[in-house]
Amino acid sequence: MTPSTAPLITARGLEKAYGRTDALRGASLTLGAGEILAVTGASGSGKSTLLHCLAGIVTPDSGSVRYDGKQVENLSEAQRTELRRTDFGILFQFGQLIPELSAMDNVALPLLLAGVRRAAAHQQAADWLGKFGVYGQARLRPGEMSGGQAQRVSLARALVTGPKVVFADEPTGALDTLTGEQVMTTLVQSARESGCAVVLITHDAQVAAYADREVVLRDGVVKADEPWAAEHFSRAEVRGND
Ligand SMILES: Nc1ncnc2c1ncn2[C@@H]1O[C@H](COP(=O)(O)OP(=O)(O)OP(=O)(O)O)[C@@H](O)[C@H]1O
Repeated sequence: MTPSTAPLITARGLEKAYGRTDALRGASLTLGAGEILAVTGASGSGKSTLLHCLAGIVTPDSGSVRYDGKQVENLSEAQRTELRRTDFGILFQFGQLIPELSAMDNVALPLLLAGVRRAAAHQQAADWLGKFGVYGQARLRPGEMSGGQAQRVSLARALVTGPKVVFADEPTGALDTLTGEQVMTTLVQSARESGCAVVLITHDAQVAAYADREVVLRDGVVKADEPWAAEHFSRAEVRGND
């Protein structure tokens, strides 16, 4: 079921406070290479903060994140930026496409920054826009698209460089059920083909069901960590104890 071997990411005892709000209170988890992990939990339970710590965007107050032999919190800002550029694909909750650029240019940009020639970058960007069903919007700027289209363009941008890990905050949040299923199928298929791991935040049990494993956060702590096939541990029970 899970194609993972040694952990690609190991997070231990992550704590993060914003002022008086404890967003994370000792969260720990592992992610295997090529593993698809769903992170679920109530609003405000710390999911986005956890994802941002794993991706090296936010530095935890304490605890550690180890990625591929590197201690992420010990890297310089420049090294972390480089890591995000080379190894990670990130889909933020609100897309964060560059408003002045077309969909095509937004998706091609990470490739151009990596030194890929313009024609090849645009060809790959076109392929990814096609996979996510938004090639027709290639010339549009984010403000000229629907939220769901912008979300799919953001996913294409997250995947275009062939990352080792994709971090996706609510990848189907702005999509109707059918489009959400199509997007999840494409995301999972692409990840399987390339051996890319995915950390996916979702409120939607149907979306979480695409994952190999689900972790449930509650009040900044991982409350349950279960493989999807674990029949002895019902998801309803986990949630029912709230
Ligand atoms: N930049 C910030 N400044 C202040 N407080 C923050 C910040 N980011 C998160 N928080 C707070 O930390 C807690 C955890 O937030 P986080 O966004 O990680 O939760 P979440 O589970 O992703 O929520 P949601 O499902 O609503 O997106 C919340 O109480 C939130 O208000």
